[in-house]
Amino acid sequence: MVKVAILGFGTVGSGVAEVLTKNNAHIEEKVHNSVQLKYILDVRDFPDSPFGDKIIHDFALIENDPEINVVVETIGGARIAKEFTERALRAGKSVVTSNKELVATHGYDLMQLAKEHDVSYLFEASVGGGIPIIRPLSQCLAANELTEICGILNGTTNYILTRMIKAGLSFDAALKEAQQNGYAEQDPTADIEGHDACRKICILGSLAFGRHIYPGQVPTEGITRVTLADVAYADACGRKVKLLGRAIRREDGRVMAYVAPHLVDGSAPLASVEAVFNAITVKGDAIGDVMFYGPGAGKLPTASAVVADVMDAAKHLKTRKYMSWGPGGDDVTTPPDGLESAWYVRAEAGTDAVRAAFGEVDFLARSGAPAGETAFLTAAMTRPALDGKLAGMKALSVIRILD
Ligand SMILES: NC(=O)C1=CN([C@@H]2O[C@H](COP(=O)(O)OP(=O)(O)OC[C@H]3O[C@@H](n4cnc5c(N)ncnc54)[C@H](OP(=O)(O)O)[C@@H]3O)[C@@H](O)[C@H]2O)C=CC1
Ligand SMILES: N[C@@H](CC=O)C(=O)O
Repeated sequence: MVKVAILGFGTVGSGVAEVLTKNNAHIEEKVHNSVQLKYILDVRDFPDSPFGDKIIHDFALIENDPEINVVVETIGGARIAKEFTERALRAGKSVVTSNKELVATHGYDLMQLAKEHDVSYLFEASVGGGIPIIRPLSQCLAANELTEICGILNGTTNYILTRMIKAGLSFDAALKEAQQNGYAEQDPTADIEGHDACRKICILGSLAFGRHIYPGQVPTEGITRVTLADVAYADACGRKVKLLGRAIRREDGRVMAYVAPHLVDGSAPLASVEAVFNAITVKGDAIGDVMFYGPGAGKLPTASAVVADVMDAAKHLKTRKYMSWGPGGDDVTTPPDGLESAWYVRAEAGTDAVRAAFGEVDFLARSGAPAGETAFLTAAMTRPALDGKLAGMKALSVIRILD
């Protein structure tokens, strides 16, 4: 018999309780064991919930209960969630989480702790919501030398951009919808400023390239500066604005990882990824390009990935199932300054000034553009070279074009 405790009965935690219960017969058949939800830890009571009788408020009950084999951490953040995760692992319980902040900031240490205590620390739901990506990267693609990961990693921002593009909604109205749907983080700044995508590319890059990449090593820009004007200019040149996380392994072994909005060609697969969906492309020397696609946030899609980890942990109670990568360090990453690409620029400048700085460029047009606004696409160059040419011009938007 496998007994499970959930920490945090919010969007994801309540989805986990629902899937574990609704699909219990099927889950037990696959695990070849009985899998039962025993406790749910939360700060509040939920008297109207069908799981109300399982709610407890004292983590020590879980920690000291020898019947509990698997703890699901869906509280979020890197404070109390870290403490509870460490205590659960030290108490010999496997831990399953959807908490990318915790994995991205302390994943290496927590995996080491799990190893010391011969238990599993699993986090399939920490990237891409319901999309299988952690296991494919660590197992199915393990034979490859991986060179690049690039993807739409945040459901909230992709939802916002889609609603701005397709329905002409304002940024704030689109964000409100995403929050109502349960996609956004408790503090949605993490979504819209790119920190959530940053945490996810850290996890993917660490798995793919073998050393811990910390969020502080990844230059990150969100979508708060993307305007409807940019969306219209992107449309005028057959492109879509997408927030991408990228991690590229250079020949010297260093990883160039960053998060930023990009203009993506309308015919590219990433351009058609809409609403809360995420997509992640991985380049390997044997497989070439492979893409993973699916719902990137939300109660049940995320619970699907969490419960699959619970089942995996339940099947490996005696033969620890572990994920691993090596320690981080200053030698792991390098800034993306050397990465050349074409750029989209919107500036308060005349076309003559633009030509003088850049030579021939592709100028773009949109209806309702104010006098003095010029938008154009440059030739391929690095960001420092671009900044040099933009000196003396008032740039309103600068967005990298994905080649
Ligand atoms: N929502 C999504 O689509 C996805 C979320 N995630 C990740 O999953 C995790 C959970 O997210 P989500 O479910 O959306 O978050 P929620 O805020 O909906 O749920 C968190 C729950 O934990 C409770 N909680 C807070 N502090 C404590 C505590 N000290 N002890 C016990 N319970 C506590 C909260 O209570 P209260 O509300 O009273 O604060 C809340 O019920 C996060 O790490 C998030 O990044 C991952 C993939 C998708
Ligand atoms: N806030 C996140 C939730 C899933 O990871 C997102 O919008 O992608």
